[in-house]
Amino acid sequence: MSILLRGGLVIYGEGFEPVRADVLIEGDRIVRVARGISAEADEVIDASGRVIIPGLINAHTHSPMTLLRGLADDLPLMEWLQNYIWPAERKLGRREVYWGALLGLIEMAKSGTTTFVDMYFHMDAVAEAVMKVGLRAFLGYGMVDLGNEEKRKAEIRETERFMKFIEELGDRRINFILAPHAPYTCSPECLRWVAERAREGILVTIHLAETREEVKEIKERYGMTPVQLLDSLGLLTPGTIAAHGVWLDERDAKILATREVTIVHCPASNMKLASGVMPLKMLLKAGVNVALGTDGAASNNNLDMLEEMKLVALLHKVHTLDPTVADAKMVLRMATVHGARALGLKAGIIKEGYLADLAVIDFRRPHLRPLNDPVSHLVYSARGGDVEDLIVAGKIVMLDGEVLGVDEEKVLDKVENIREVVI
Ligand SMILES: CSC[C@H]1O[C@@H](n2cnc3c(O)ncnc32)[C@H](O)[C@@H]1O
Ligand SMILES: [Zn+2]
Repeated sequence: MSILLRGGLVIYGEGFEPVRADVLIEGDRIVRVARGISAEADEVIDASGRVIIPGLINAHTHSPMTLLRGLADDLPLMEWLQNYIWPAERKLGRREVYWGALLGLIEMAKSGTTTFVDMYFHMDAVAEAVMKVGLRAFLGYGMVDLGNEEKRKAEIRETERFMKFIEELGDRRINFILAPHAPYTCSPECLRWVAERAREGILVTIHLAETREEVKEIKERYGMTPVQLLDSLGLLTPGTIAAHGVWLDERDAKILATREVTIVHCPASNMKLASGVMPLKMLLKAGVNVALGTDGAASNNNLDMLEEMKLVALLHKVHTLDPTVADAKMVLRMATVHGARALGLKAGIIKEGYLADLAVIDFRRPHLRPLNDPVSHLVYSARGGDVEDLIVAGKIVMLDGEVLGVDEEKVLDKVENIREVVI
């Protein structure tokens, strides 16, 4: 299968330079980026007036939580989780998770996301939704044992079962990731078990140092910060992708940089739950790989990575009173290259030999003209609805704004029905 994107403005290479060029895709790779490519291709997409960008990588979300969007706003994290979210999640079965994930996947595709990291339950149903839509996914069963040995054994069994399920799917776009929920919901024994699996080269995702209360609780329980705790258990490796990292000190940052851990910044969720402001400047200075994520739709309340990019750029300028922090190129790097690095993917930039994961954005819109600086427009002016086409692993997932693998109307009806009957 080959695709030729003709006549677009390509945000090219590591430097994100805007270059007028065609892009030729063969199999799952970009094979040529040049003007006037004359090759025959199975599909030709007219990209004139459009900007072709590397697909965005949402490095932390819970896709089925679209079902809980708007249900429990304006609360702090623990009250939100314990009193509203967890009770609502107890009502969700496999069928609900499937439709909620499909809704989340459509939303992500429509806002330019090609890859996402997901932690939830009934993950077979999420995998089924991913197969239908065709995004690249890293799926983890969210382990919670609350110090209970029986529960821990059950969580380990489910994790092992799900890992085998993903292996047997044999779809290179769908990957397994270990997903202990957080240091305050998983026992050291559970985290140690995860650390042992991680030593075999399996990726791990976890919530980490999200609130001041979490750090206080972990210090009281273990006499260490959450980062020090995970490090003492052997859980900090280059394959560790930790969401939030809001409450970190310089010593934590040094540990994270030394262990080559990725921190996933989720600014909307952190602002909405009033968790705090991640020390972005300090982490980047320490050399930590910082990627970007939306978190779930119940704490965001959408899965739009374009909006998330703008939030990062604005939040850190006003917080530090320094407008040079989080410039447009750095923010785009966080949403692409840094996510790809975390996941071990040759992706996140448009260049020959890289994975053909890209989005085509319609820039013939009032809020995206004149075309003074396409990267600036992408971060500060673009919105989800501007994305027209999406290609993942050399396959067209969305064309002219229509996600091809699903009946969108049916998904909208189904989630409405779930809301009325279940939630
Ligand atoms: C056990 S599956 C994943 C679990 O995580 C919950 N969750 C969603 N957002 C957050 C967050 O910001 N911090 C901690 N936990 C979160 C979700 O509701 C699921 O229960
Ligand atoms: Zn989360």
